[in-house]
Amino acid sequence: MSEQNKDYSSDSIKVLKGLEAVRKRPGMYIGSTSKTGLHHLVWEILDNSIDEVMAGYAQHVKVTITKENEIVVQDDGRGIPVGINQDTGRPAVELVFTQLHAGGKFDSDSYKVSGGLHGVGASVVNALSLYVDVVIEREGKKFHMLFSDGGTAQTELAIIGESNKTGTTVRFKPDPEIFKETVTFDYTTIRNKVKQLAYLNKGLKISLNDERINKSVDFHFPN
Ligand SMILES: Cc1cc(C)cc(-c2cc(NC(=O)[C@H]3COCCO3)[nH]n2)c1
Repeated sequence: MSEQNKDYSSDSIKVLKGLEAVRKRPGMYIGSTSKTGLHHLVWEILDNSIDEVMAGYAQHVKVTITKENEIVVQDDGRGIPVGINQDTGRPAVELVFTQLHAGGKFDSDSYKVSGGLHGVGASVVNALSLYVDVVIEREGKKFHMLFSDGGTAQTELAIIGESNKTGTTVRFKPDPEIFKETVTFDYTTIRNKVKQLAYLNKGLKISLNDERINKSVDFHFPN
C-alpha cells in the first residue's frame, strides 16, 4: 500500500474512533443524553456562529426548529473554510465536523459545564446526529457536505451553486438512539438562550423561527 493510501486509511480509522468514542460515552461530551443534553447540541452549533459574531465577521444568526425537529443554524460570517488541509488532504470543513478537537480541559468522566465545548463541538454534534447537512457560501460559490451514519462524510465537498453572499448554514437532526428520552426541542428553552446571546453580544441580530408552531421572534440589543 502506498504511503498516501496508508495515511488515508489510518486517518479515516482515527476519525471513526473519535466519533465512536462520543457515541459510546455521550455524557462525557454533552453532560447527559436527557432533554438537557439534547439542547447542548444546539448550543454547540450556535457557539460557532457566535464566535464568528464576536470576531466581527457575522451580524445575523438565524435559528430554525423545523417540523421534523431538526435545528438549522445560519450565520452571515465568512463561511467555514473549504480549502484542502495539507496534513490530511481533506477539506477544512470536513475536519471541523469529523475531528474530535480536544477542546478545553476534561476530567476523565465529567463534562466541562461552563458553556460547553467553546466552538469545537461540531464533531460531537455530528457524532450524535442522524445527519448533519452543511452549506457554505464563500468565494462566490455555494459548497455542500452531508454527514450521517455516526458522523461519516457521505459526500465529497461539492460546489452546488453560486452565491454573492458569505455564511454558513448547518442543519442537523439528533439521533433517537442516543437521545432516548426525547428528541423534541423545547421552544422556550431555545428562545431564552437566543435572547441571552443577543443580550451578551450587543448589536447581534438573532432570530428564532419555530416552524412547528409557526412562531418567530427576533432579538437585537443595540450597542
Ligand atoms: C452554524 C455554524 C456551525 C459551525 C460548525 C461553524 C460555523 C461557522 C464557522 C464560521 N467561520 C469560520 O470558520 C471562519 C474561521 O476563520 C476563517 C474563516 O472562517 N462561521 N460560522 C457556523
